[in-house]
Amino acid sequence: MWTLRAAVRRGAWLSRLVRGRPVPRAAPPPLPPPPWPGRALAAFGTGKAGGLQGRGGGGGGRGPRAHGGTSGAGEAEEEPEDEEEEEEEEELLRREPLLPSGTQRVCLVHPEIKGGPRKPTLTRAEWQVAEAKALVHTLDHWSVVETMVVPTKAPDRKLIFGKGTLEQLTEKIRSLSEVTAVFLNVERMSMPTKKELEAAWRVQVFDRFTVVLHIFRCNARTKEARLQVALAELPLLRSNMKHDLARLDGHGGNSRYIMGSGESFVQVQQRLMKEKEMKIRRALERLRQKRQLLGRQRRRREFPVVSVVGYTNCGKTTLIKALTGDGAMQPRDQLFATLDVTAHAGSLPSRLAVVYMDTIGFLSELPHSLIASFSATLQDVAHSDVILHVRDVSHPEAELQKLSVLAALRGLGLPAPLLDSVLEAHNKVDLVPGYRPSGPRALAVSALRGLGLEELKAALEAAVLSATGRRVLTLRVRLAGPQLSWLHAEAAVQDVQVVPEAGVADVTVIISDAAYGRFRKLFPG
Ligand SMILES: Nc1nc2c(ncn2[C@@H]2O[C@H](COP(=O)(O)OP(=O)(O)OP(=O)(O)O)[C@@H](O)[C@H]2O)c(=O)[nH]1
Ligand SMILES: [Mg+2]
Repeated sequence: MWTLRAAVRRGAWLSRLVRGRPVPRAAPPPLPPPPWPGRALAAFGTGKAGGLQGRGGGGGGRGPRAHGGTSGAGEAEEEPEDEEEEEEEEELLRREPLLPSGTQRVCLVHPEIKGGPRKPTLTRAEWQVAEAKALVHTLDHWSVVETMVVPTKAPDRKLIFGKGTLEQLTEKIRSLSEVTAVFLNVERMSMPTKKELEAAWRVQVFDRFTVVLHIFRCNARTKEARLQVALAELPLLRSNMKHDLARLDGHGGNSRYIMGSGESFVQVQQRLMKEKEMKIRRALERLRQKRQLLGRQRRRREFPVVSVVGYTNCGKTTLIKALTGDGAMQPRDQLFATLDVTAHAGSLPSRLAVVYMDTIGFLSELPHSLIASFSATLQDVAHSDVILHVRDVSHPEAELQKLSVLAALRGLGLPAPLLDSVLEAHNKVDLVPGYRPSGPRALAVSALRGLGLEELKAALEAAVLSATGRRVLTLRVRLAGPQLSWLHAEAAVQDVQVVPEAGVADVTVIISDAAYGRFRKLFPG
């Protein structure tokens, strides 16, 4: 999972649906409040207290622990839809559980590739194992009771391990009576492989794809995220179907024609699958159009947007919470806690209002279909003014994580100026005493302890101003003239200091270059 191969893959994070959240007012404004926050409410919809996350109920019965997060207080309902569409979407989302319910004591089997082109070059088995364990622990009532790192020279063969190694492994697993399931840390396992290993080991066997998919299912809140997960599941359904049909074929069942339909059983199954895929894609398209509409409204209101991206569990949600004072946000120590894009309003040092977009975390070596089904929504990042890349600098694989995230960003085809202006927040420095960030666009912070936040806000403000062609200026105007009201109409007035004896005021504004040009033309001197 931590391979270079993974690092050059397309993005593994993804979705977003922006909903309305009221703007937390950072501090009571001493003078006329900047115009943006008020308008932000309209831009994001209802403005209901605490609102803006997606709706709950993503994944069925059981799932990642410490549920709550975005499903908590102040959910904003999605816009009412055509009832028929609504029913169709709900139907598409009705699915069998992916993993068994109840307590599971897992044996983690990690195939360590010895030599060959697939040997990971940049990482060590222990970190791959640590990440796999974190995935298992994300599931409610699941624990890892045994871990085995097992060498293999040819992981692509059907049973992954050589004959002798497999026999030893089978013996060991069978002797572990408390084990109820095996998590085989491979990206994807074919159905025949799964069945054969389950028969040998006498417990259920899961691969990374199924576990990650299950976590995604459980954490997806908005309908868009849930549909994206449903789309990502189709390859799994297809391979299950193929397996079932092959078995049926053994009994002469699948090539028979269904009476009156002119189609064989196989053809009916394949057609239904195709129809399902088309329906999901259509439903996603409808939702995306709505999202684009919100995006356009936001841009029309000139509302600066900072997309907060980074490897999963690096502290994105915690940092946004610290920057905005948004008490409703619930960071969690688990992978993929955030699966829906949410927008959170905050203000920068010059009282410049800004929207932070919380995004899904990146994880290397996510199965391709999972990535593909989410990547379209990542395009939202392309429409932000500034990207803030949060990094967990206390993580031993911090550099590799950075490579993965940058590769994902590049894969999105973002505009070059946006990529060049990425700011890095080196987070969790409370765990790394004496940490000094290297690089000109990096700042050390601890989102949890509130360290370095003012410096980060100042850097964000400079980045937002330069990205949006704005600047902060203090202009002296005559109180008797029309300049002050002109500035109120055309720029964001941040502060007015009246000098009564001179009949003037020093007005601090955030103003676009174009508006400043007009101001100078209208009021020369
Ligand atoms: N020590 C320390 N822990 C932190 C810091 N920031 C975040 N954390 C912890 O890191 C864990 C993950 O935080 P989140 O904010 O949920 O991370 P995320 O990047 O949003 O994670 P995903 O949504 O799963 O991708 C939580 O347990 C946080 O309390 C920090 O500055 N210092
Ligand atoms: Mg998060």
